[in-house]
Amino acid sequence: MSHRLVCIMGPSGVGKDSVLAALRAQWPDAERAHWVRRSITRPATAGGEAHEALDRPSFDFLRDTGAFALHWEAHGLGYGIRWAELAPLTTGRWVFLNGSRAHWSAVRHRWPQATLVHITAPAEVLAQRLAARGRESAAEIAARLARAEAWPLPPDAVTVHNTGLLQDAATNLQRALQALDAQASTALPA
Ligand SMILES: Nc1ncnc2c1ncn2[C@@H]1O[C@H](COP(=O)(O)OP(=O)(O)O)[C@@H](O)[C@H]1O
Ligand SMILES: O=P(O)(O)OC[C@H]1O[C@H](OP(=O)(O)OP(=O)(O)O)[C@H](O)[C@@H]1O
Repeated sequence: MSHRLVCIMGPSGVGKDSVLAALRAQWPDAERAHWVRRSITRPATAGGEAHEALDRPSFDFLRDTGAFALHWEAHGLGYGIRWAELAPLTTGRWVFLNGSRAHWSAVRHRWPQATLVHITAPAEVLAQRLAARGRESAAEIAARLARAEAWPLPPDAVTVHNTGLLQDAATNLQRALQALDAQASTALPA
């Protein structure tokens, strides 16, 4: 059932957190889904997701002592996913996380059936959204936009366009995941 590990990826500003929040609001069976809380070396006051805010020494200690199931570095920040955040997979629940494209191969290596959701939007939309979000400085936004390009998209990725209404993107994603789930159920041995 590791297809129920769903990693939402895509360039900065494309709406990963927003689509996750919209999907969460409409997900039909709340008890069967877990929404990962990330551990990040970003102040809690920065805005955006409700992450576990860590200072750098604490993050490094947790990483070095094996507290994270997944961890990566990007934008000058450390990101970690504690093991407990993935535990619901063992009881067949869906687990949703906001992941890193650069780190995807490591996820696939460990969870070969994990589902990659790629959120897309045109470059000019990303720039507008990042400016409007206002969490990063102009220089940080420029660095994020530079990182937006040139990712070799795995062929089995689920692509969701987030150019119109957020709810439409969430609904399209929900349908795609339900189709994957139905496919996986029929593939299971009797
Ligand atoms: N479909 C959408 N329509 C309008 N604004 C959106 C849409 N999706 C996201 N946004 C806005 O774009 C900004 C970036 O979204 P966010 O979810 O933080 O992106 P990401 O997590 O991919 O960096 C936020 O201010 C959010 O409100
Ligand atoms: O390897 P990449 O796909 O470029 O991703 C790098 C990081 O950027 C995003 O983080 P974050 O949510 O902090 O940034 P964002 O909101 O600007 O996307 C994403 O969730 C990764 O943690």
